[in-house]
Amino acid sequence: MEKLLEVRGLRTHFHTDRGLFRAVDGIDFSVGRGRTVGLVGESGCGKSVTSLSVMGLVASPPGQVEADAILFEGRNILGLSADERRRLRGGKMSMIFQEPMTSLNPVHTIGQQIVEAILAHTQLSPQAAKARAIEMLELVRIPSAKQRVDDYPHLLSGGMRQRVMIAMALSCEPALLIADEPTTALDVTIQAQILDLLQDLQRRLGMAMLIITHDLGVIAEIADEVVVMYAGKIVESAPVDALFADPQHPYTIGLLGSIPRIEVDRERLSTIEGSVPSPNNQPKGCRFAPRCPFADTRCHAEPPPLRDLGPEHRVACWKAPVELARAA
Ligand SMILES: Nc1ncnc2c1ncn2[C@@H]1O[C@H](COP(=O)(O)OP(=O)(O)OP(=O)(O)O)[C@@H](O)[C@H]1O
Repeated sequence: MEKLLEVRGLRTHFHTDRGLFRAVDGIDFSVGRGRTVGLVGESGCGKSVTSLSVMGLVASPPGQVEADAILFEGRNILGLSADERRRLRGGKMSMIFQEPMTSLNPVHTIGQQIVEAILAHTQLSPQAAKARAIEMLELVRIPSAKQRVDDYPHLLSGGMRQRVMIAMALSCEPALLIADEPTTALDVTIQAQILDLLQDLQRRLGMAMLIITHDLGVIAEIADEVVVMYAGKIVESAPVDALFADPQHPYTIGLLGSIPRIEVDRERLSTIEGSVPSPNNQPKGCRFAPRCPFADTRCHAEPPPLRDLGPEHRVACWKAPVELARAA
């Protein structure tokens, strides 16, 4: 499968008053053309910092992004100038965030904002860009798009605003859409509609998606592959079916065990005892060891490498797979 995005050895650190925060500490993953990869983990594990690093949106200082390479369509984008990086963002590589109101400008109509995004990345005339903005609003199924295009953001519901953000992100036909918790701020019915829409658009436009979420329900519904992060590291990655049927890392097993069966408490992954270590004070061995029911002396002393367990199934755990099964 052709790799659209390949991240090698990504390390993103923040220099703070409280010391060096290693938010992302050496991760490798890739997204195939037209595929959906879900990046999952608890709050603070480095998911957003990973996506911002790929997009070139980490503020420096205090942030510092280093990597062996970040290849997009085979080209190392770390070497691009700020201008080239800006052209890539919102062009071939686009991003949507959790809270659309923070990304939409309240004093401009939604049409003006989509047109601006189109004009920044294409040669279209303002008139043609407006026509395209209306087409995009229709594509994301906003009713009466011709009228709504002149609305201000506050006139729209949260779900409609997220559709506008998606329209804007897709207006330049990106090859990769990064969606950071795209449905978290929405209520459950609207979440399902937005996920359906993203899936439908992905199929029709053939784009790849990197979906960042703490919600394994979202992953199960939309992802082809899953990357599980813990405390700045990848602990497991696998095709979605393999991960759900045969999770290997104790952290993943814990996450799956904590999927709430009723919808009222979907928000938190709360059944794993303890909390994520601080990024300026990581354990010496496996970072999950202090919370792991299977950890032994070696786990506390030596960090486990990410290794292949099966076809496209990688895990960073000294105990996986046989000993884990016996210990359980
Ligand atoms: N500008 C910054 N300065 C210092 N530390 C930061 C900065 N941005 C992020 N971090 C730290 O990096 C770590 C990873 O944060 P990140 O936002 O990527 O987590 P996350 O997994 O996306 O969590 P959430 O789901 O809560 O967004 C956190 O400990 C956070 O405090």
